[in-house]
Amino acid sequence: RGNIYLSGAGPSAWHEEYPVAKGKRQSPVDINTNKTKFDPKLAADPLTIRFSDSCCQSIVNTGISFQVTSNGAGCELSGGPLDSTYQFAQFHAHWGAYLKTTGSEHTVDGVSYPAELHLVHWNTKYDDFKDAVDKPDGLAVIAVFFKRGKEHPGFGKIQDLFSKIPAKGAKVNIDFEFNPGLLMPPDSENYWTYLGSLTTPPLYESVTWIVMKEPLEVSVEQIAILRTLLWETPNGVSQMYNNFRPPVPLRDRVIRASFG
Ligand SMILES: NS(=O)(=O)c1ncc[nH]1
Ligand SMILES: [Zn+2]
Repeated sequence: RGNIYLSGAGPSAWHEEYPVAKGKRQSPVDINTNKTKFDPKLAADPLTIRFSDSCCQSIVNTGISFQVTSNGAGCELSGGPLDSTYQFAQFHAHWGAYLKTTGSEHTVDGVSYPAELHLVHWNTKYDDFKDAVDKPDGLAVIAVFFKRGKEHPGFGKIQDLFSKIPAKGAKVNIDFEFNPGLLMPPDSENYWTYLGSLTTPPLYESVTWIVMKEPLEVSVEQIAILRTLLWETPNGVSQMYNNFRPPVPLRDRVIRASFG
């Protein structure tokens, strides 16, 4: 199967093979801040995000992004909108093209960021990620917007590995300590949350989204380095970019805010 973003009509054609693409709880969505609803319960039971220095084992080129994988040891998420403990599984990102303003998947009042990081967790009431991935309460994903600004040395350590995973399936071990907590914005109290889906096929409607309001600053060069990853296209191997699904209709959902 080719490049899901570039083969055929891309995301707008995914429904042909995955009818759920037109489902009632799809992602990403536009976050219209005039329509979000402050929920004091979210602050009453604060979101607890726990990461450790030893939870990232390797990095792989998945053919549509980089992916830092974890055995989840000591990395768990609970509280806020979650009724269970979720264990960290992996992080990856989505980004746009050179000199474009698009790149993120979620948008805020119709505005895109140049990239969006996803930290994927699975509900430990299930046996493992594979068991959880298609359950309505199976996954919780923290989304962090990237904004152009000062360099982020921590993320730079991950980007230094990109040259070692030039092609789809390439994988290397991470032999240094990397705490994914470095990738959380300074203020991770303020977030939006709603029930949605995976943003890539099979688009399972299994994700409780937790979208951080505050973006993380990375340098303009670091945004460019994302595009040094390579992927297969109908015209051969080339730079990886525009690996994002545009927002889909919110339908009958309300996005809750943890802040007033
Ligand atoms: N982009 S996403 O975080 O919704 C995702 N994770 C796994 C597959 N797709
Ligand atoms: Zn993602």
